[in-house]
Amino acid sequence: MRSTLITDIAELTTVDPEGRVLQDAAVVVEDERIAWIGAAADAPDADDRVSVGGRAVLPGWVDSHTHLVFDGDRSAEFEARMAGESYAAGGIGVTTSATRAASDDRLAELVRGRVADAVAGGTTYLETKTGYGLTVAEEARHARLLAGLREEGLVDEVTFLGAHLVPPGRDAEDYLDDVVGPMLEAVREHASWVDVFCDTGAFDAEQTRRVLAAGVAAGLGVRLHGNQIEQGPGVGVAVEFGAASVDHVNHLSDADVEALAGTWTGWDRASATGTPGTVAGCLPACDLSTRAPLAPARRLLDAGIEVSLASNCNPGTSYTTSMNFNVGTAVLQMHLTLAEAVRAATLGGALGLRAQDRVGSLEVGKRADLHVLDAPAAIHLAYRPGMPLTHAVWRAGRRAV
Ligand SMILES: N=CN[C@@H](CCC(=O)O)C(=O)O
Ligand SMILES: [Zn+2]
Repeated sequence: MRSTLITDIAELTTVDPEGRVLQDAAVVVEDERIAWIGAAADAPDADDRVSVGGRAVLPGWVDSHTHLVFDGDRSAEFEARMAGESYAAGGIGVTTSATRAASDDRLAELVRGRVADAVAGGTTYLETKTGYGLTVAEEARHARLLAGLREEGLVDEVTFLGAHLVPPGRDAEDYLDDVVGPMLEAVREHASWVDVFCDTGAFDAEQTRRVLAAGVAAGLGVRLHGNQIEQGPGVGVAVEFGAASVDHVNHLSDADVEALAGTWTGWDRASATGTPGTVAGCLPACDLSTRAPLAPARRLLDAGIEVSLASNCNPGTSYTTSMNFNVGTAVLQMHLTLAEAVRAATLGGALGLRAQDRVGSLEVGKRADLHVLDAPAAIHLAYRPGMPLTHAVWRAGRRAV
């Protein structure tokens, strides 16, 4: 077992149950895990020693919502939106055509490039989805590709989103017969989550229930896209199914907030122990890119709901993997404190992926996923928005940046 002492940390944000932020700290990494955390002056000996030169260190970002398997360009759609058009689910069909036409090698290269960008920005644990294939053969091809990248340790969690859109020209019920039948059968060995875009222009509550029930029967965990375009049934169905996460949550009724809060009654937020409920996944870059009202992250936290921040990288509504941007925006525009935003982008995402025992905070025994900022304090993420603040990254104990 080889150990590395990472020292000269000016500020160490642990996101541990006490929310400790240590000054003049050090961390010892042994193989892929954290073996020790404390004051630099008390640090034990280790095989190797790395000084981060008085910089701030955080847990690596947990990006719990991305769509990285895509080809094609939708910048004209974005430009039209900036000129006043509204976002509509139908744009997914444009990406689907381009993605179907891409070879396996090209798609793999595109996803690898996007993952590399994410890691270069401090992301160390990443979920990504199918959903731009929308035929049995294509969804299976995308799920296989992602499972291969997961084997290589490039992505961490794979989600099946066959119910992203009814492909143009197909009848909805007929398409869903495919989704819950041969498509699910083809992807289930590659994915660990089932997801549905439950919203205006995509799938309604009954259709969503049908897909989720089939996914659960196939052994998959539940997550959902909901309440992005309008108030609707997404959050209610997510709660009904005990979803790990419902993402977007821009348009919420009081009953939606109450229902989400009701899922967290068995959870002790202060000690981060108990039975987690349904995380409210907030996607600030997506909200800005669609000119949607920002998800009410402040209100959700105040109601006792665990919130995540994720990039939602996709070509339609959020073409960025920058978690630094999302965290800065959450502080600047969603009125989260720095500590709340960092927790949402680390432990919040981990809870939304039910990976909180392994990642999402810097604690002894957890995966050694560390993000070193080129700054003495983490508040620089909001104080210097848009600046290249990621200095170094360790992913599972290995230097990645
Ligand atoms: N909302 C549904 N799916 C994606 C966008 C898909 C697209 O427009 O290509 C999202 O999370 O925003
Ligand atoms: Zn999405």
